[in-house]
This record gives sequence, C-alpha cells and structure tokens, in this order.
Amino acid sequence: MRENHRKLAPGQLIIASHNDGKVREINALVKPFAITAVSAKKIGLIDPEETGKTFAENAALKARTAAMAANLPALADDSGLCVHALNGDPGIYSARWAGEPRDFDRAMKKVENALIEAETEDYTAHFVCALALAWPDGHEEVFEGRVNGNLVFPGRGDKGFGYDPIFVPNGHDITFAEMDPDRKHDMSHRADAFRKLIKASF
Ligand SMILES: O=c1nc[nH]c2c1ncn2[C@H]1C[C@H](O)[C@@H](COP(=O)(O)OP(=O)(O)OP(=O)(O)O)O1
Ligand SMILES: [Mg+2]
Repeated sequence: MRENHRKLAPGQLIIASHNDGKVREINALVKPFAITAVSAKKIGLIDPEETGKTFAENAALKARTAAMAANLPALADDSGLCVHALNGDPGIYSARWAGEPRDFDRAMKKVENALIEAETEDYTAHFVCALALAWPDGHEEVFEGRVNGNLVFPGRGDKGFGYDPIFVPNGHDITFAEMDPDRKHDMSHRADAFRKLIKASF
C-alpha cells in the first residue's frame, strides 16, 4: 500500500458494482464529497468474471475494468463471509455459494450443514470488504475492512442482505438483519473499509 495516496478530485465516480444494495450504500457514503456516483449497470458496463484469489484482487479487477471502460475513476467492492471452522469459506465465493439466480437461504443452509459436518463448536466468523479505487491511467489503491462475530442458526431478521440473518457482531446479541441499517453501517466491514478510503482519498 502506497503512503502517498491519490486524492479523488470533485467530479464523477463510477461505482463498479451490479449489486443495487451496494450501490445504494456507496452513494450515501460519497454524497458529502462533491462526487457524483454513477453505477456500472446504469451506463451498461460489463460485470467482469471474478477470477482473483483474494478480495483485494477481485475488487481491483472490477474497479480497473470499469475505470478503463468509462475513462473515469471507479470504485469497486468485493466482500464476503469467512467462517473460521470452514477454513475461511465461503470467503471470496460468498456470492457464488448462493447460486444463480441468487438464493441466500440456500447459501446460509450450506454454511450450517458444513458446520454440522465439521462437528465443531466454533461458530466464529468475520466479514471482509475490500474497496478498490482505480483511475484510467492504471493507478489503483485497495482498502480492506473487517468485522468479527458469531453465526447463529436459524437466521433472524429481514433488514439486511446476503448472510446478515446469521451474523451476530461481537459485543451485540442481535444479527445484522435485525439491526437498523444505520447501526450496521457504523460497525460493518464496509464501514471499516470506507473509513480508511475516505481518510486516504478525500
Ligand atoms: O454486508 C453484508 N451482509 C451480508 N452479506 C454480505 C455482506 N457483504 C457481502 N456479503 C456477501 C453477500 C454478497 O453477495 C457477497 C459479495 O459478493 P461480491 O462479488 O462482492 O458482490 P456482488 O456479486 O453481490 O456484486 P458486485 O460483484 O457486482 O459488486 O458476500
Ligand atoms: Mg460479484
């Protein structure tokens, strides 16, 4: 990671995501900074195959693809749930465990079954979020955030998305899906990564 971070000039920023939930969250986060966020989906950019081996590689790949295509700076998010007793699975495959079309009830059941099969009492897990900023000249920076917690089955709550119903962050007794979105966004992996990005880039 470079020490001399490049600042984002006022203007347009492409949000290199095809996930409407993420685009909504990111838009709210960049609003105070004289930046107009345009989603990759809205301007018809492709959804590249996520061939990286890490969250950071996949985030950079998505950001780079959009920055080159739009000739504007682009921001991408690659995130997922890492379950400690499953050696970090589903990890970068978190979206793919939900199949196509995505079904997170199925993905959460898969996690539960894998834990039962592992005959473990360790239900600890963490979420990771890698945020990548890429510029059309090839410069790129990645910021990573994390939140630790425990998994509960069956899932509870209907407020979040993805694996939120089974994730209880440390120090709390309700799941991310039972929590007000504002509270989740204060403590989430995405909030952690955003704090680092904002400090470096604005
Ligand atoms: O706060 C979260 N709460 C619950 N689940 C979460 C969260 N953050 C990531 N996740 C899970 C679900 C998501 O589908 C996958 C990310 O997969 P990931 O490839 O980064 O995103 P995506 O395919 O949905 O959209 P895109 O790649 O176009 O940005 O990890
Ligand atoms: Mg994806």
